[in-house]
Amino acid sequence: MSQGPVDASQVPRFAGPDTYARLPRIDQVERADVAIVGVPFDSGVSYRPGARFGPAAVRQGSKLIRPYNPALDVSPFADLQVADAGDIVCNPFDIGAAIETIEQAAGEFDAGLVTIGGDHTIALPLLRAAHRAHGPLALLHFDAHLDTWDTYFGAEYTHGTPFRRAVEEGILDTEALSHVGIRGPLYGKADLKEDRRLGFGIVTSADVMRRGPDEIAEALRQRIGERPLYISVDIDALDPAHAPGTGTPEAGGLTSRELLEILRGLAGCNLVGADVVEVSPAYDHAEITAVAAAHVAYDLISLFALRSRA
Ligand SMILES: N=C(N)NCCCC(=O)O
Ligand SMILES: [Zn+2]
Ligand SMILES: [Zn+2]
Repeated sequence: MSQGPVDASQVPRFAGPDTYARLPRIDQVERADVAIVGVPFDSGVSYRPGARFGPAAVRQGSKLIRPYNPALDVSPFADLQVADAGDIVCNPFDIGAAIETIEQAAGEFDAGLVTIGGDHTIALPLLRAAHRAHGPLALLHFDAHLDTWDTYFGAEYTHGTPFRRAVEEGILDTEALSHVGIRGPLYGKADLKEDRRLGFGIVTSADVMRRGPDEIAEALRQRIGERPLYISVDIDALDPAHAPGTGTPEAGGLTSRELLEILRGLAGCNLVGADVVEVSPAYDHAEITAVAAAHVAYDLISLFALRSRA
């Protein structure tokens, strides 16, 4: 039997543990099928900082989450043992050292990981760890931005470059790479050409609006197939109205409903790892962004639970 969240009818939600969804800590359970881990790192950002406070904010934004997910007809915390593994402690002054620490720490879990960031730099070491366990990965990347740029100020490891590095390192399956939510001004047309050359397909936020989440999810499923799948969610994929608390906001984004519905449309995929990044609570209001990120994480956990049934 899994140990679930603290019962909200016994302990009020505003009391009790500050873990994600009031779940047990990983040291309170014998084993975990899925671990929620924070990575409070934001030294890779190009604009507003503050995502180092994302993990704490998303945990705070998760207090109201209930055990049954009707949209997917699953009780993820009953079907799986889900636990909060706390934060990966990494060096805020040395990006290279932080990346190594994250890769190593992520590799030590014998569980599906749902990581709460942190800026998007952290996706690279998380992908490396997932690749070591599962081989070449299909990548589904929700973001306003491509994050396949080459360098910023000569720096190769930043929040705008993780997916170019990942392709260069050969850890992604270049037949199954998709960005969803892309929009906004670029440095030049070459950005798109380069991105295509790396193997990515683009679903813009306008495509989602025109075609609808069900059709988009179906197309993504076709592309992903049975491959081991990593899902990386930059919360700025959402419109700033749905996620103001982020570092590089772009107008014209997805609604949180669209994002959640696309995720739900992926039920049955072979999810092996996921992250939700770029929540910067200093720019948030009324926990709008933190609540959205917490719910995205909940649907990601639900996808793990559905897969485990199969
Ligand atoms: N938010 C992420 N991950 N990347 C944004 C990089 C945009 C830029 O500064 O050009
Ligand atoms: Zn972004
Ligand atoms: Zn990003």
